[in-house]
Amino acid sequence: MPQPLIIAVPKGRILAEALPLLAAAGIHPEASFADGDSRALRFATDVPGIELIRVRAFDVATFVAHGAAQLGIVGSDVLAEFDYSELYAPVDLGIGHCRLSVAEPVALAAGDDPRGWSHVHVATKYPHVTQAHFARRGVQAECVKLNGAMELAPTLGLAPRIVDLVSSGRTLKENGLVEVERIMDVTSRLVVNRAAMKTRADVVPLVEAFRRAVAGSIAA
Ligand SMILES: Nc1ncnc2c1ncn2[C@@H]1O[C@H](COP(=O)(O)OP(=O)(O)OP(=O)(O)O)[C@@H](O)[C@H]1O
Ligand SMILES: O=P(O)(O)OC[C@H]1O[C@H](OP(=O)(O)OP(=O)(O)O)[C@H](O)[C@@H]1O
Repeated sequence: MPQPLIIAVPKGRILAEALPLLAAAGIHPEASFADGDSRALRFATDVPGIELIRVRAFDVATFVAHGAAQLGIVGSDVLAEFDYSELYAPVDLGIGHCRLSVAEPVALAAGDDPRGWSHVHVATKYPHVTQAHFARRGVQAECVKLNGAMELAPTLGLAPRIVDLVSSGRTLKENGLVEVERIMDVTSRLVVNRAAMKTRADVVPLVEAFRRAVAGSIAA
């Protein structure tokens, strides 16, 4: 029996948007995959030889980069933060739209000019992207790494600014923050392990199936 082809899919908010794309690509996971109560992590599909794993969004890149999964669905924010050379991202899936931005308290923003910064102190889940972004214009960024609830950092004195994902802007607003600079626009991508693409005959046809699924969902 050949090894199954494994697709890593993030749990959390991307999962709901990824399921219709998987279906359009001809892959229907067993029912427990979309069941939030299930504790299983690895799931069969109706395609013999294709299995799904459900992992944290940041871990999708790691599973695929190390060849533990051959394909994955992951935000371009995560890809930018890791910058794994083993990952190839051939398809923009057009889901998980948001942006990575710098934000700060409303009162600070009132008299602030980002062009005048020479040093910034930020709380973020994205220290590498943040440092690279500021380094490009000669600003030194000192980062406090958090894994969530970045919006609490300014009021609690952890760091005066944050770099986090923004979509509707509601989380910033409800925590007294405003967006002052956009770092990058984010969508989810199909990622492929480069070695698997060369050594397995079943990878490229699946990439093409996703490409068609995205084209179909745009046309619909
Ligand atoms: N507000 C948002 N709107 C749209 N897409 C988002 C938003 N927030 C995050 N994303 C996308 O979804 C991905 C996963 O985010 P999510 O917030 O579900 O992760 P999480 O549940 O915080 O992750 P984990 O708990 O695994 O650390 C992000 O990497 C990003 O690409
Ligand atoms: O602009 P909005 O529409 O309010 O979305 C932004 C929020 O979404 C993400 O968090 P998420 O809700 O996924 O929770 P998390 O803190 O677990 O990452 C992100 O980290 C922001 O907090």
